[in-house]
Amino acid sequence: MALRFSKMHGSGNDFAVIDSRGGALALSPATIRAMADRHTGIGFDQLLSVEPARDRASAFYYGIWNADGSPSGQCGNGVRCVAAWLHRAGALALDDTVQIQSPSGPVAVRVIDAHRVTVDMGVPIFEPARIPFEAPHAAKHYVVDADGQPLEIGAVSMGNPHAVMVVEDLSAPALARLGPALTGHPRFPEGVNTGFVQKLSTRHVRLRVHERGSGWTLACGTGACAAMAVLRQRGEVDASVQVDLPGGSLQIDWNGPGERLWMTGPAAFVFEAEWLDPQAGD
Ligand SMILES: N[C@@H](CCC[C@H](N)C(=O)O)C(=O)O
Repeated sequence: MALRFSKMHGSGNDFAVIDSRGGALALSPATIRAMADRHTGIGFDQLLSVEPARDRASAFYYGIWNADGSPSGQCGNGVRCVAAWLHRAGALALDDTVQIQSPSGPVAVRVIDAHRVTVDMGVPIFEPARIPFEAPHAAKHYVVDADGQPLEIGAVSMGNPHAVMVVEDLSAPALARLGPALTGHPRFPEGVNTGFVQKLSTRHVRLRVHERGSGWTLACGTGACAAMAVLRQRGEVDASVQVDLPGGSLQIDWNGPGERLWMTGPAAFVFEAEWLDPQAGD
């Protein structure tokens, strides 16, 4: 049996999107790892499925798996690609706002044009237990020991866990070690996506993300939202911020704690093909 997929990306964060509107997608972690391999497979940061809605308020459900086969609750660049995919499939009209459901809950998407999507990403969650992050109470700054030194981070969930660290220089060689060290830090019992953010002004930041389950990526949508949430909660940025990632830029809008956060950015099709070995890795 062959498995048809669309190869897509959002600012260089790349995906295989599978039409599972007939029923839930069930692939083993070993198969997903085989598909994600950049030499012998399709190559992607995440696998996304488009499935029937699981609640009455949503039009569709989407599943998310990292390149190592682990599931995730949310994917910001991925949800823009899912919306663009639905538009190309004729299931979502331009400018319509539609609720679709992720594993961590609903988001609302609006396809602005064939290449650009706005998403209501919901309310950022700072309570440590809900991230999950081991800390006695919510704070704007936490100190964690990693790579043999105390590091100051912010922590937030955008439907998936994020640690955000402000740095002076995004090209500092130490970040190559700090990314993996924080992503696997024991105070994040489910692992964490780690963002390093450099402030250029109160409306413009640069970001690199080491993703849980996928490693360094060219962009991370929820990472950009998390960087905004942490910096704005501290009063360090305005309500509208441009986030530059290695693969492109995202626009993030957020008024502050308790409010919903909006992300706008690109979604691109690359090609469509068939995965010919659905049992690979089993
Ligand atoms: N690329 C994503 C995030 C994907 C999931 C993440 N690696 C996790 O395990 O939570 C994005 O654009 O948000």
